[in-house]
Amino acid sequence: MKETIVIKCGGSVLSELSPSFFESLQLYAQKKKIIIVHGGGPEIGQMLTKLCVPTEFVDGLRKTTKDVLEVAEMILAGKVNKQLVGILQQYGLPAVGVSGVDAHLLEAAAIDFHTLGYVGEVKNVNCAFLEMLLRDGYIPVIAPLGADESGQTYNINADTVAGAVAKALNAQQLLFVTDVPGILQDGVVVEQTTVDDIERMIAAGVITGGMIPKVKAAVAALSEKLGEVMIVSGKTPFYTNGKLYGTSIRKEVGVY
Ligand SMILES: Nc1ncnc2c1ncn2[C@@H]1O[C@H](COP(=O)(O)OP(=O)(O)O)[C@@H](O)[C@H]1O
Ligand SMILES: CC(=O)N[C@@H](CCC(=O)OP(=O)(O)O)C(=O)O
Repeated sequence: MKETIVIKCGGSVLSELSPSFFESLQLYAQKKKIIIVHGGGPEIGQMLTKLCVPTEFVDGLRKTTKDVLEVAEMILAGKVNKQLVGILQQYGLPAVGVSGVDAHLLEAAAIDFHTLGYVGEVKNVNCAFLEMLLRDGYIPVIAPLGADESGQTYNINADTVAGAVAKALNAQQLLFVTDVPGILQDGVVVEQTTVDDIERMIAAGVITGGMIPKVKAAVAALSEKLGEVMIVSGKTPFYTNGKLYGTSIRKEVGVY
């Protein structure tokens, strides 16, 4: 049976994804069931600036007012999702774009309405819907939005969504594709790290901003089935000769 891999494409790198990235995906698609979760933070930011809507981040999460939520929905589900599906199709990859609101894919609730507004956390993933698409040979491409029982929608960090989907589906692999070649310390890629190291790097200010939700999502997704999460660059080939290049995150050193 084909293994399942969840790949999160960061907004930081979406417009710069190299042909080698899509070629890596083509190779993966022959051997694995692929689910893509995309971000779009920089594009949301640009549109908010154009519309003069103020925006601010708390530990890498965008504080989301009603106005910000409207723009996030427009950019994530309307623009970025459809553009990415279009490119994947050009490479012959059978992509289907959905947001977490479709088919109750991501049931969400506010993390802390007072501090973050309409920023959601994932309460449930509609695995049956994703499995149906995968069974029919499609690559689901998910925009990071969700809704609660009342139909209220939420802006969810895309790293959080990728981690939650990987966990819910019992995926064998989780990849964060971003604009840096992994976690950097003093300008050098940390090739292997652990949950404890990550906590130390956050406390020491080595890991900041958008890297915080990424490593937190990675740590939360680690399980018996998912022993390793990778952070890789979308600007360079990250998969050659069967090997992934970037930062490998495990629970403990040597634990598989
Ligand atoms: N220790 C670190 N190593 C690498 N990147 C880091 C680190 N700490 C903070 N960052 C920042 O995290 C960014 C990646 O997160 P983000 O901008 O949210 O990307 P994405 O859109 O791919 O999720 C990097 O471009 C970098 O500016
Ligand atoms: C709550 C929250 O922060 N939502 C993110 C959703 C997009 C995202 O996560 O995009 P990246 O992967 O490019 O960072 C935002 O509004 O920017």
